Amino acid sequence: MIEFRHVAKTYPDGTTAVEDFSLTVPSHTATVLLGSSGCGKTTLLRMVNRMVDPSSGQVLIDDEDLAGVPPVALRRRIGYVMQNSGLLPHRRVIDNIATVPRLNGVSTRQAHSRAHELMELVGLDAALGSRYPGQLSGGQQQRVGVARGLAADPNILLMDEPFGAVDPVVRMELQRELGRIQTEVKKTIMFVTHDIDEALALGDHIVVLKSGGEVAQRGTPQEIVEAPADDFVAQFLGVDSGQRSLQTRPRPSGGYTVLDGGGRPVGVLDGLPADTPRSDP
Ligand SMILES: Nc1ncnc2c1ncn2[C@@H]1O[C@H](COP(=O)(O)OP(=O)(O)OP(=O)(O)O)[C@@H](O)[C@H]1O
Repeated sequence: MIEFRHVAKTYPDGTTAVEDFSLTVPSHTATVLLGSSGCGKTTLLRMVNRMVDPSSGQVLIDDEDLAGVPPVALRRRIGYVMQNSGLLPHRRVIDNIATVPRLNGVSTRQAHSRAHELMELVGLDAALGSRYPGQLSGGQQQRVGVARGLAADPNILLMDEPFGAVDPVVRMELQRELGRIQTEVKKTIMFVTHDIDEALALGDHIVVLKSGGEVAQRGTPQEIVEAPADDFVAQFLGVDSGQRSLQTRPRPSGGYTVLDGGGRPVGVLDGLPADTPRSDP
């Protein structure tokens, strides 16, 4: 369990990134911090591995105040996946994945064998292990980043817009893959994104942030879509603009086609509750 207790952060240049933030992240679940650029998401995430220390307040892991935990030791037991994968360009893929286990004293042979297991888990062909990061596609590099984050078998995985730099199709593929991995490994994940669809797809819990790390709403994806707390959240969801509205049309072969706000088909339904409004042609 990760706990933020009234944390604040003012950077040395006087910028206040977070004013007063409290949150409990339950173990073995994925919590998404969702908000627009500059609202303090990265600052909060980096407090967990002490890349940023709060100016006031506390961050605890399983009731231990991180202020007393040496940062280097902490980082070796917490996985961290960054937006641009953060791979070391001059090291082969296999060695990138094996970096932290090697630093933790695991033998090269064992670290490589673990790296191969992880490559399989994230859907990478074993043959790519001997390439350098620059010889991979963006999506493949992100997969390597995820494998590297998992390599030391950390209980906690921090993910900062890990799929931000890839195209939407690969992004969805990576989201699906991460969802699949999470059902298998059940880490405590903190995931930062400004993409509402990504948050809905991956979060067991979502925390919607306004600037200064102010919490606009927290809840399950269903709670947030069903009852946005205020106009800010509703706007973020695209509820008002119709982006998230769905319509149904009867299908000649029975049942209904579901269309999104732009009229594109997104699925089919066998039947509808009796009182559902329809948009029959
Ligand atoms: N090292 C720093 N020194 C000064 N100000 C900083 C520093 N890092 C971040 N900030 C400022 O703190 C605020 C929050 O930044 P942060 O990176 O946490 O936001 P974010 O929500 O992750 O944004 P993005 O999605 O753009 O990465 C911003 O105003 C940013 O400019």
